[in-house]
Amino acid sequence: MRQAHTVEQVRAAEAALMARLPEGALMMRAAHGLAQAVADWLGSTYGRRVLLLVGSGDNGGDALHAGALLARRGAGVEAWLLSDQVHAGGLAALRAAGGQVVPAGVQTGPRWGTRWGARPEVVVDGIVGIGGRPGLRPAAQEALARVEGVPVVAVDVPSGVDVDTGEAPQPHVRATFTVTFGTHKAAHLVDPAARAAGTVHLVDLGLDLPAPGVESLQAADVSRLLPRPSDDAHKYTRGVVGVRAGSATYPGAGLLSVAGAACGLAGMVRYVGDAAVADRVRQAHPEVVGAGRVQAWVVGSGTGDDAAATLAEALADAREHRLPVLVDADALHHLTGPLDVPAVLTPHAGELAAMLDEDRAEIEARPLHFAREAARRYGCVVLLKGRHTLVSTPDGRTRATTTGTPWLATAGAGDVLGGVIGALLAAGLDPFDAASVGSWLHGAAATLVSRGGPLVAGQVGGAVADVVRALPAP
Ligand SMILES: NC(=O)C1=CN([C@@H]2O[C@H](COP(=O)(O)OP(=O)(O)OC[C@H]3O[C@@H](n4cnc5c(N)ncnc54)[C@H](OP(=O)(O)O)[C@@H]3O)[C@@H](O)[C@H]2O)[C@@H](O)CC1
Ligand SMILES: Nc1ncnc2c1ncn2[C@@H]1O[C@H](COP(=O)(O)OP(=O)(O)O)[C@@H](O)[C@H]1O
Ligand SMILES: [K+]
Repeated sequence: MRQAHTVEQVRAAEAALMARLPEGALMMRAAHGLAQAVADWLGSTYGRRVLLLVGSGDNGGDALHAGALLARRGAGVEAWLLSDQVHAGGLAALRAAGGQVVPAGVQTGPRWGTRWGARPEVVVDGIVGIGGRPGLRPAAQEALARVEGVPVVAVDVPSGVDVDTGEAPQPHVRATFTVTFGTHKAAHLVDPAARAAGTVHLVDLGLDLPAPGVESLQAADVSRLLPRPSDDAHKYTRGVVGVRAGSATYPGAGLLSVAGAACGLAGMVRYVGDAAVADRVRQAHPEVVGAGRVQAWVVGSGTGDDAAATLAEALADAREHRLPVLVDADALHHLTGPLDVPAVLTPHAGELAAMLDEDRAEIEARPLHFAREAARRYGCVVLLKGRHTLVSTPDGRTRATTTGTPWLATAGAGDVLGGVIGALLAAGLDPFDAASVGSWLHGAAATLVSRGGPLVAGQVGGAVADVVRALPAP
C-alpha cells in the first residue's frame, strides 16, 4: 500500500524520531536520497550542470545538502537563493564542496545560463516543501521563468501545490519527478497536484506513522484483497451480479456494463432490462442469464428515461435482501439523499457537479474535497472517475487509483468499470474494497490492452483476467 500522510502527521512523526537522533540526521538522510535520485536520473555526475532553487526553509536545506553531495561527485552545482535567510548548514556544506551561489547581478536575461554559459541540465526545486503555502512568490516565479524548459526535480513536493488536498492553484512547479521523504503526501496521489509531481520516489526516513488519510493500492494489495474461488466453490458461492443497464435508446451501455460484470470475478451474471438489449447481451455473452436472485446490483448506465424506475427497482430488491448496489450514470441524478443500503456511486466530474450543484471545473480543481463531501452527503462509497480516480468513504478514508492510461478516456469505459466493481461486490468485497480494487484492475487492464496505443471500452473487461493472472501471489 502506498500511504499518504498529512503535514501534521509527518511533523509529529519527524519530531518523535528527531528526538532520538543526532541533530541534522534526518535532513542528511533526505539529502542523500535526493542526491542519489538526481545522479541516477542524470546517469552521471562529473561535469553535469545542476541548479538549485533555494527557499527559506528546510526544503531549501535539503536541496543545498544534496547539491553539496553532487558537487563532491564532480557536478557543477549552483544555488539560486530566493531568500536572504537560507539554511546556513546547507549553504556552508555546498560552499565547502565547491558549489557556488549565483551572484545577484547575473540573475537576469530571458534564458539564464550557468557560470559555464550553458543552461543547467536539471533544476532542483527546493523552494518550499511541507511548510509552504500554496502558490509561488514573485522571486520564485521569476527564477523558474529563466530556466523554463529545463527538467525540474521537486524536493518533497512540487512547490506551490497544496500538500494535504492535492489542489494546485496557479502558479506552481511542474516537476519531471519528485523525491519525497518519510511517506507520501496527498499531493503525490491526488490530482491536479499529482500531475505536477511527475514520478515520485520515496526516501525512507524510518518514521513511525499513524493510519493514512489517503492511500493507493499496489499489485500486492490487490492480490491480497481479490476474492478467489475456494476448492469447493460453485457459481452461487462465488456470487451473482445483476445488471440493470442499457435501454432501447442506449443498448451499448447495457452490453458494456455486462462486459465488465462478465470479467470472470463473479460466479454468474444476470441481465434485467429491455428485451432487445437482453437478446444482444446473450449473443455477446452466452453465459449471461435473466432475472433471479443476485448478491449485488449494477444499475444506471444508459437507462435514459427509465433511470428512476430502474433505480427504484434495484434499491427495493437491495433493501429486501440487504444487497449492495452500484449506481452509475443516469441513475445518479435520481438519488435524493443518503442511501439505506451499502452502495458505491461512480460519477465522473460532470455527474458529480450535477449531484452537488457545483461547477465541473470546481470538482476537477478539488476532487478530493468533493469526493469526500459526496460520500458524506450520500452516506456511501463514492468513486470519482478521472486520471487518478478517487474512492472515498463517508468518514473520509480515500484511495487513489494510479493504474491506467489516458487512452482509457473513451466512451463506455465507465460502463465497464461499473460492471467490474459489481462483480467484486457480488463476490463479497465491501464497497470500499470493491470500488478501489475494481478501479485498479480496470486501469491495469486498460494499460494491458492499450500497449501504448488506442483502445475501445469493450476490450477492457476481457483483459481483467490477464491482469489477475499477472498479480503476485497473495
Ligand atoms: N522536519 C524534518 O525532520 C525534515 C524535513 N525535511 C524537509 O523540510 C521541509 C519542511 O521544511 P520547513 O518546515 O522549514 O518548511 P519549507 O517548506 O522548507 O519552507 C517554508 C518556508 O518557506 C516560506 N514560504 C511559505 N510559503 C511560500 C511560498 N508559497 N513561496 C515561497 N516561500 C514560501 C516561509 O518562510 P517565510 O519566507 O515566510 O519566512 C516558510 O517558513 C520538508 O518539506 C522537507 O523537504 C527533510 O529534511 C526531512 C527531515
Ligand atoms: N486522463 C485519463 N487517464 C486515465 N484514465 C482516465 C482519464 N480520463 C478518464 N479516465 C477513465 O476512463 C473512464 C471513463 O469513464 P466515463 O467518464 O464514465 O465514460 P463513459 O461514461 O463514456 O463510460 C473512467 O474509468 C476514468 O477513470
Ligand atoms: K519543493
